[in-house]
Amino acid sequence: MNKKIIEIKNLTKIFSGFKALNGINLEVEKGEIVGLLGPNGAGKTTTLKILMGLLKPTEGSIKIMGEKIKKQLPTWLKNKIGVVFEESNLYLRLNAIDNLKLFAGINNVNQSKIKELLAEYHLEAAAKREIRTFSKGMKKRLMICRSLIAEPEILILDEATGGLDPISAEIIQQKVLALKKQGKTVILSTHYLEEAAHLCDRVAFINQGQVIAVDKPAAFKKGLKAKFLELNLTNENNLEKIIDDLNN
Ligand SMILES: Nc1ncnc2c1ncn2[C@@H]1O[C@H](COP(=O)(O)OP(=O)(O)OP(=O)(O)O)[C@@H](O)[C@H]1O
Repeated sequence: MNKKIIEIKNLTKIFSGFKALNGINLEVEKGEIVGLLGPNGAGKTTTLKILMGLLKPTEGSIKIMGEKIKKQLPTWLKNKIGVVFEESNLYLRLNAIDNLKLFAGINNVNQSKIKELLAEYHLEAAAKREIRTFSKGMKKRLMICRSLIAEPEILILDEATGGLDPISAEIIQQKVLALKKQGKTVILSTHYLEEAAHLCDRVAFINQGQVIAVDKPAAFKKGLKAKFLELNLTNENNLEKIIDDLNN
């Protein structure tokens, strides 16, 4: 049986002449947590947006659960993928329950899980408060609730813990690990090697629109402790440029 749930081949994205992605290759297996790690502007969000069906690639191909994605995600696949964006796209004037109900309605999925999710994510007491009164951490937790309503197989988290205090970040990290235990596949982006090491089975190190190394996080951490980093490069053509970028 093919265990690959996401297959990204030679993904390229050009924005008005600027090559944001330059041939991303990555495979994710069912049940894995894979992290995209890299500096600002590396191409993490662009890659995830293409996976979410929000952006069309210039070149390359994506298969999710065996389905080749042509333009937008097909309807059957939409509910199999839960997404948490970098920015909040919640309705600030609505309360938490109404936000989740609205989302469930738009996506034609059952509302039965809403109460359970709010309790699980410690938002029960705030369920009837308008989102504009929520802290960043509460908004992120609600966004995760929203992404789980349809009981997706795959979670895409774009900087789920970005800008959060360590305790709020830890709550979300624990939830991500719990989702893995339920058999979900998670692909996430982060700036933090520590976070990637804590959560991920494998980390893809992205720089300037390319995956320059994919490995278990321990391999990256070991390299850092030893004051040198051993990278198994997926493409050696740009070796000098990669060394320059890392030096910078
Ligand atoms: N809509 C757009 N139009 C033009 N350029 C864009 C657009 N979206 C992204 N870019 C550019 O593509 C590059 C990759 O951006 P992307 O948001 O994917 O990076 P990132 O790795 O997620 O960065 P960060 O960690 O800061 O979120 C950046 O140089 C960015 O300015």
